[in-house]
Amino acid sequence: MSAFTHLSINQLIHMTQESSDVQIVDIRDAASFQAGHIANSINLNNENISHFIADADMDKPLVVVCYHGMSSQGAASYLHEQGFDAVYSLDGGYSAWSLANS
Ligand SMILES: O=S(=O)([O-])[S-]
Repeated sequence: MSAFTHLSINQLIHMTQESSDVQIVDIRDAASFQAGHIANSINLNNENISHFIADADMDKPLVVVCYHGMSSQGAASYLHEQGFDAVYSLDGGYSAWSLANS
């Protein structure tokens, strides 16, 4: 079984409509995150990742967002290895999300 699942923008929208349990982590740099991000997402970086993992509810779905959907795949695998049960990588990343929502 693959460590993470690819998620489309539409699937993310449905997922967040159906459940308030979805956690969204954005691994882009802080300035990009400040300039715009998906509602309720957390900017995950080297400084806060261990704290995030320690505090997280690993039973809740976790969606990883990057710029274009490439680096989120490695991060999603890593987070799955850390114990998250259901990890998703957002295909197209924030750039696809912002296009779809503009
Ligand atoms: O963030 S990215 O690896 O998709 S360019």
